[in-house]
Amino acid sequence: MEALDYHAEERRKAEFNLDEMKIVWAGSRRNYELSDRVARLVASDPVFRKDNRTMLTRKDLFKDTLRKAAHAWKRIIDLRLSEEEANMLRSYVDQPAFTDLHWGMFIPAIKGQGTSEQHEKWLPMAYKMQIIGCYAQTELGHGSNVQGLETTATFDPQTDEFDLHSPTLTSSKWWPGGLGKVSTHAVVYARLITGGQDHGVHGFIVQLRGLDDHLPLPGITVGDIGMKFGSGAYNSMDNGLLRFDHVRIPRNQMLMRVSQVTREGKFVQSDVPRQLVYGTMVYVRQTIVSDASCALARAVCIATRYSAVRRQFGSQNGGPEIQVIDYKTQQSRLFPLLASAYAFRFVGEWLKWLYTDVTQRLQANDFSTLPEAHACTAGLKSMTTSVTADAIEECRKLCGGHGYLSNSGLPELFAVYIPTCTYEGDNVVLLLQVARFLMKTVSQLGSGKKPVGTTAYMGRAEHLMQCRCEVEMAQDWLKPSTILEAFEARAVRMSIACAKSLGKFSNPEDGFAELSPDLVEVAIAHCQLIVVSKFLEKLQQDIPGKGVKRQLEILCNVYALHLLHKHLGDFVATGCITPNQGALANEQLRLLYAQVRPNAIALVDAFNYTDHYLGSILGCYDGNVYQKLYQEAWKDPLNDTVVPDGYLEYLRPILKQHIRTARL
Ligand SMILES: CCCCCCCC/C=C\CCCCCC(=O)SCCNC(=O)CCNC(=O)[C@H](O)C(C)(C)COP(=O)(O)OP(=O)(O)OC[C@H]1O[C@@H](n2cnc3c(N)ncnc32)[C@H](O)[C@@H]1OP(=O)(O)O
Ligand SMILES: Cc1cc2nc3c(=O)[nH]c(=O)nc-3n(C[C@H](O)[C@H](O)[C@H](O)COP(=O)(O)OP(=O)(O)OC[C@H]3O[C@@H](n4cnc5c(N)ncnc54)[C@H](O)[C@@H]3O)c2cc1C
Repeated sequence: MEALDYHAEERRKAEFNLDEMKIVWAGSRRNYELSDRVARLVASDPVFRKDNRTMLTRKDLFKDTLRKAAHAWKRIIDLRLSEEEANMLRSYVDQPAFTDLHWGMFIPAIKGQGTSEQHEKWLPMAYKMQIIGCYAQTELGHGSNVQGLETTATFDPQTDEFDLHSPTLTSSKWWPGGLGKVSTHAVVYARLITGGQDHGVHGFIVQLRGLDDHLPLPGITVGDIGMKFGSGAYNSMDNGLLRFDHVRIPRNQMLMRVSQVTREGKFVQSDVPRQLVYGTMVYVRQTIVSDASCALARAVCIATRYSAVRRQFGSQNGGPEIQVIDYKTQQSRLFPLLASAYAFRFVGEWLKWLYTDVTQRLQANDFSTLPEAHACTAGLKSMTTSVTADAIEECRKLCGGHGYLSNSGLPELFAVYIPTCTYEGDNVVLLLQVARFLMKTVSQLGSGKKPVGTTAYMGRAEHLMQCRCEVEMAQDWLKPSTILEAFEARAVRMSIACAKSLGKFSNPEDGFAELSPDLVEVAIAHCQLIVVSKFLEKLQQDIPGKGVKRQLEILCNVYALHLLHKHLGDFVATGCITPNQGALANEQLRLLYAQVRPNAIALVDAFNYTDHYLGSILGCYDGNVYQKLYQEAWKDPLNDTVVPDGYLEYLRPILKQHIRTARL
């Protein structure tokens, strides 16, 4: 018997080859096959069930997380999965866990900041999970300002050890994931002090708990910081607190790639830039951009499928009502998010390439592209996570009342996702880093130093400051060079205007602080330009499959023109376009939405998400939403009994009070 599919008609409407689009989304046929296999493996395993987790108490949820992590590890070993497959498996399990920090930060920190001897000693144990580690940087008093951390690591030449100490309450480590209850080790960031001199913040490998009894080692106070936002969600993670009372570690546990301390206690700064101490953050910010496209795609998939099932108003002669996806307002809210998911996917791919490139250069002692890698990872992390967090909430609203049900999957996705706007660098703080980079680039324009990479367009500032947009008809906005020039002109004009305003301040730092809201806008304009330009570059590639490239062109135009519409004030105020050209862009956008419409369901099918991973009744593949909602309601614990617990104590006395009152 053929399976029921409420979306069958929608799927028939698609004007492109879905299988080829799946490959474009996955990045390659190989990636597609790997991720498809691993996603199904997870979805079919009852241990990885997650439909009940919002009902669990914190303790039960945490134990369930430990159970899943242990089971995942067993599957990884038994099936001899590669590192890439293992990472995929953990991400499809879709439950924040200490393993994210062990594999995602502890190991990368040792790899990036440790010497080859330190790699040899620590990495084999970490890879086998004989030790489990976390990344302990943030403190109660300081997170963004890393240079303000207070924990000290004082070298004692007598014993050849560091003495780790938390001198104040605010120096307590606070937030590290996996620290609270699991990690046996941590990379701890502390101020290095030798001979009474403070050399700033460095990383140290510190054992926290006994490997036999899991008890904190002497001098260490460690625990969980408490419940976080939402039910289920990030509460599966044991974000922790940590204090040191003169804990001793051997000298060779300082991560010594960037700087060294000799046996005599001499501090040696190598020719590697000190910013490499921040290298793990650059790595993780890069992964967060790719993850943003996954989270956004997930929310959009749910909202799109549900919008095709849901009908409201407009029935004629007893016929069906209108599918809400056919309302132009629904399309103008949903389709830019669909386009953004694809845009973030491609910029994430490019950022991964950039990161790999900078890593190879660093190994060859070429540090020239580090500032750009920092600016791109910081800016794109900030922009993509802010958009995605807002988009998940918008998708909830696009699903009307049912979007607010836990089993729509959207509340939990929102609760898990929103801290990405804060962790790995607060989004505003990171945009200000991008702004600094841009202001520096502008200040060097007259010096003969040619801007390269993502700021190469600034080298054409003279042209971009005075060029005029040539759009006369709506369809002129479909020309890639027209779109690109409008975004470049807007970014360069905003940057130069800010640089000029900064020049009016006698103290540049005062100017930077005063103008910081404008500088944030400049950074956003630059990041949006990067995303648009990388989408356009993607379209230069040979993309096989009937209609696939055409769909991507439509999505790219939707992405760019919706941004132009949203930030029309910037484009018009900087004289990049006229108000009339802005209106033509909006007209073209409406035409593009009509072209997306028949392909919408297939475009979200291309994400290839299993129902298990989506975790949403509204987004399930077959679209059988109402029956599933109805069945699911009866599974709620409140429906275990017809009359609720508490009726006799609390309800009945109220309900019966009129009888007593009447008798009085
Ligand atoms: C399993 C698969 C993998 C999946 C991976 C998943 C991982 C797990 C996922 C989720 C779990 C949650 C993880 C969350 C973990 C955390 O949150 S860890 C803590 C993160 N903390 C932060 O991000 C702190 C943010 N603050 C900073 O980064 C810095 O302090 C600052 C950049 C804001 C300022 O630093 P400061 O030293 O004061 O710098 P400045 O004076 O502003 O700049 C000096 C120069 O250094 C340059 N620079 C700054 N940062 C970097 C960098 N990272 N790389 C390269 N260069 C950098 C800066 O541009 C300045 O340059 P100039 O002197 O040339 O202007
Ligand atoms: C779920 C979660 C997991 C985490 N995991 C880890 C982990 O594993 N390891 C770890 O070490 N840390 C971790 N953190 C900590 C995290 O990295 C920090 O919270 C983050 O870097 C933000 O720093 P903060 O909390 O000090 O924010 P603050 O800097 O105090 O920010 C507060 C406000 O001040 C503003 N602000 C701050 N500085 C400036 C400025 N210079 N200019 C303008 N505005 C400014 C910010 O924009 C924000 O609005 C985690 C945090 C969370 C929420």
